[in-house]
Amino acid sequence: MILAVDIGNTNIVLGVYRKRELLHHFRLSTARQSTADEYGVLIHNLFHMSNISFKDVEGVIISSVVPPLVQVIVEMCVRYIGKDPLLVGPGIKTGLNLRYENPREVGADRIVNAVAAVEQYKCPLVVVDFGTATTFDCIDAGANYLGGAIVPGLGISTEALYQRASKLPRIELEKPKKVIGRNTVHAMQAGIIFGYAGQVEGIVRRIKQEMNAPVLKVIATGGLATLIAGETDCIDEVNPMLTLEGLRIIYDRNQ
Ligand SMILES: Nc1ncnc2c1ncn2[C@@H]1O[C@H](COP(=O)(O)OP(=O)(O)O)[C@@H](O)[C@H]1O
Ligand SMILES: CC(C)(COP(=O)(O)O)[C@@H](O)C(=O)NCCC(=O)O
Ligand SMILES: [K+]
Repeated sequence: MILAVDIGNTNIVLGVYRKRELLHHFRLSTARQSTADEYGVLIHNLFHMSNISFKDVEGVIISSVVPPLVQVIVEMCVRYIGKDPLLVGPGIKTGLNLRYENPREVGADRIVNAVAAVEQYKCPLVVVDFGTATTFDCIDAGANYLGGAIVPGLGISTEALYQRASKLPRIELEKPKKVIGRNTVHAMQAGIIFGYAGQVEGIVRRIKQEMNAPVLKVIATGGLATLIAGETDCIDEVNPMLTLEGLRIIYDRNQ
């Protein structure tokens, strides 16, 4: 078995693979003050509840966009699983040609998503990851990673209204029935959800123009992908496991 770990700004997602098959996946909060021992206990318990054991883990691969947690998770792997993990970063074979000005600057999760998308779908394509931030990653017909766009995530946008406007409450990210809200909560939900769908459409339209690719497959992933995909025609498919798949593929490429 191999263990794939994606450290995002909100969640750490773990996937346990046997060959190409995802056997189990778990989602933990990203707690920047947690220790290797604390994550060790949590992950050990999750394994135990799923009737799997650290002894069966042949290798671990990690992608992270939260630098302070990398060492913590690496330490957890070495101490409890007894494996030195592979880190997605410089020196790792991804099979992607990165056209970013400075390839070291691209978030590891974005690279991993692109690797999985190129493997599973036909290029050219765009991956939209609705995480803490929402990222757009563009891959051309020759499978080159071109870059993309980064916008505030749905959670961040919602939180900003609550934090900065005294009379606006914290709301649930739920789709309201109508765009014309007749109370504060519905008005906020309408603005956030329908506005976000419009934003995604606008960015995808511009990407198509700039890439000169009228036919472009758009794949969505991340915690909030389903919510927005339901409100726009510009997303062709939601693939919640895209990042874990990418990690599994990169692990195999580096054996
Ligand atoms: N399965 C899910 N269903 C609904 N919301 C989710 C789910 N998974 C994550 N979320 C929410 O989506 C947001 C982004 O999470 P995630 O995609 O894990 O972000 P990141 O990769 O930045 O850690 C968070 O607010 C999280 O609580
Ligand atoms: C854009 C991100 C914050 C998204 O992270 P996430 O929402 O998945 O936690 C992350 O990919 C990142 O820190 N990227 C580095 C900057 C870049 O990709 O150009
Ligand atoms: K992510």
